[in-house]
Amino acid sequence: MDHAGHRRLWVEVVTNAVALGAMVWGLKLCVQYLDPYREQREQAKKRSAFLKQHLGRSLDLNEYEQLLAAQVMNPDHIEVEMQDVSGLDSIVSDLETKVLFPLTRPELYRTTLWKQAKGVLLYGPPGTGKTMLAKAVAKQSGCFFLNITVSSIMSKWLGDANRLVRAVFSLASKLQPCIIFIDEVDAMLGKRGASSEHEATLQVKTEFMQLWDGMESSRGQRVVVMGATNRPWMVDEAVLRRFTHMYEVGLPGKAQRKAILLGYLRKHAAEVPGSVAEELLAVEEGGSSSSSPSALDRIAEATEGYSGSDLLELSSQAAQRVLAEHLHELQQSESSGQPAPYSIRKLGLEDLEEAMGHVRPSTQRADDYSRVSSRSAGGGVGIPMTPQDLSAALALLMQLRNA
Ligand SMILES: Nc1ncnc2c1ncn2[C@@H]1O[C@H](COP(=O)(O)OP(=O)(O)OP(=O)(O)O)[C@@H](O)[C@H]1O
Repeated sequence: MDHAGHRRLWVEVVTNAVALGAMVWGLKLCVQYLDPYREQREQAKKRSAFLKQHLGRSLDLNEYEQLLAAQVMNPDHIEVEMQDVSGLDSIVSDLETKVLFPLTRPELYRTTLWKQAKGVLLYGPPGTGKTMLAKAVAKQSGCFFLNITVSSIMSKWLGDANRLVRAVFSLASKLQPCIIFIDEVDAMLGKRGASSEHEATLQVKTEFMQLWDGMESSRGQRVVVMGATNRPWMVDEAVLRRFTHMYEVGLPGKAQRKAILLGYLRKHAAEVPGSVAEELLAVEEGGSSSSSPSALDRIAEATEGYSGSDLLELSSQAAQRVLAEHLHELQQSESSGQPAPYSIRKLGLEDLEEAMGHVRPSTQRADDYSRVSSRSAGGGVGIPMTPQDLSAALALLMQLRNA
């Protein structure tokens, strides 16, 4: 072969190698692109390695269980405790006997009459502490917390939803003691028979109920299904029947609001000693009630309609106000060369009162929103809004908020 022939041969070899490399790389990209769960799978792998380490034994998880493992909370990592839940004492004590003790002392609950609750529904308006309560039960009983939402189950890939539902129960059984927590039960297990109901939704519901029944009939299973919803009337009747214990977690009354505020102020005072005025913390210690309302009574009285979540926001804004003032003073003293203020002032009644001007109850905000959106969208529920309608609605909403 002459010199030119050699060259041609080399060029051909190199070109083919490059083309082959590009093809392999392209194929790899395609495979990655076609796998809809790649990211979840990677996360789940890490989580299952963590679970293995935490439990001190190897958990043999199938691929669907691995996908769900990403939604499992280890009780050691749950930060909320039963004592953090304020103003819901009667529900807390009932949950202790019906759910918590059966999970921690299962040997006592294996008879016909002494049996554990297998289904608990918490229902009520948003932000009232339903999720918090379920997490606190998991924490206190040392249970894993498997958090299920409709989006984690309803896969767009046909057939996967049922496999994921089966994985919910098999994973919980492997992890037990375990709480299966379904957020927004109405979205996943809503009323049957609606004409818009998708076949897959119906199958998921049927499968879920069958597995739940199977779990109930096998004694000694330390698994409980807990659900939360803001729309209990939208939950399927057959599902509702399986929730043997239901608790309404409504908007807090005055005494509960006071307990929630006090809980957060005490927590802040414990985290930053001396940060809260005594008049806010010194309320009827030991149960003695004074004739005149305390400072906190006044705030509790004025916060009708506020949820626990709103009250947390109110306390937080009041505390931030003190911090912002302190930072401002520090900045000023730095620029003027004066010595910086030594201590931060205490959070007082006026901070809470001031914060009330900014934090309105979320129920009221929701009312404002529906009023505003119906005004700009022409009134009817379900009428699609244009981007112009939406920005007009938001402008109106801001006006109302600032009013
Ligand atoms: N009773 C309460 N005691 C103390 N904090 C509360 C209470 N209720 C609500 N909170 C605070 O509000 C936050 C939000 O509450 P949570 O998410 O539990 O409400 P939810 O009822 O599950 O709401 P949603 O229906 O919107 O999911 C909690 O993390 C907690 O900080």
